[in-house]
Amino acid sequence: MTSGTLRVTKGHGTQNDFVLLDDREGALDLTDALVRDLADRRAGVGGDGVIRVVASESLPEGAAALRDEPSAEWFMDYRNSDGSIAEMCGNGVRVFAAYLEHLGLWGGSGELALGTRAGVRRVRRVEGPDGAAWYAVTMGRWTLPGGPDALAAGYDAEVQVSGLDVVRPALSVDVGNPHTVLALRDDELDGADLSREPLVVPVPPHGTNVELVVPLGEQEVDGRVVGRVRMRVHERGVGETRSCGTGAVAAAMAVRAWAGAGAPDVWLVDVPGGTVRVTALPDGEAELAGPAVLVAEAQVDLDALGVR
Ligand SMILES: N[C@@H](CCC[C@H](N)C(=O)O)C(=O)O
Repeated sequence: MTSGTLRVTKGHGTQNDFVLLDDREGALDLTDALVRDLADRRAGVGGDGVIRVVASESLPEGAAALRDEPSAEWFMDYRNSDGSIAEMCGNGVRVFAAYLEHLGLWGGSGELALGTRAGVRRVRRVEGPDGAAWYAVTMGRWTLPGGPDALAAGYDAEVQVSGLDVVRPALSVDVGNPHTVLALRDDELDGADLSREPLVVPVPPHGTNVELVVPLGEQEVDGRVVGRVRMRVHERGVGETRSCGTGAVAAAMAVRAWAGAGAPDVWLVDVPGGTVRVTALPDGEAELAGPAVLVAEAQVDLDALGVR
């Protein structure tokens, strides 16, 4: 166990919360155990994940990002609260950008390119509803691992969720990390028990995040037709969280695929922690927009962390 103190910042995006670490030189030994202890909501700081700012040049994955985009100076090293590594975190990218601004590592104007294990992501500040400061992130290409057959059938997996009587068909969506999306009625969404991990068949080789969605139809917002969905999520490596950015992209793109030709490109996704906006871009990529908030800074006593 590392000893001494560690400076941390706490932030969240629609209440998907993270412990943020400034390790720009890559000096910290961020073990799975340290991640679990920091993320512990009782004996630690508490969070759905831990995010480390590290210079791209100091990690092998960061070197790959730099080859794709030489300006991707900073790498988002994302860990789930159980210590596992995930390829991407959509809410985390926005919070990471806000943290870089806070650290004086990004001026906040123009476009910020940053490295992730799912590839380079680009962030810019945008205006959210009622003038709120939001961040928009290009999330790369989303794909249906089940291919055209899954698109035609509308599903390629089955999911059993505690609290729901029957096994449901579901669609796998890759957003750099794995997702499985199933549609429910409103009352079913409230009745689902996500304190237990949903059972997915076929068993995904690297696990999956599971999104339960209720399509809410279309509405006009600022003269534009947008789709709306309600979503709850069980995150791989975490459990139920109050929001998931990559999950919101997966949910919106699944509902859009189910709706067929003519479905809106812009979707509002209501999660327990707020609302994010997902836009299908013409090149097969998606954009995620939403808030990012830093709420606290603290000095952690590493000798006291994890003490039972
Ligand atoms: N909450 C994140 C996703 C974090 C990673 C996920 N749990 C996984 O293991 O893939 C988001 O906002 O996208």
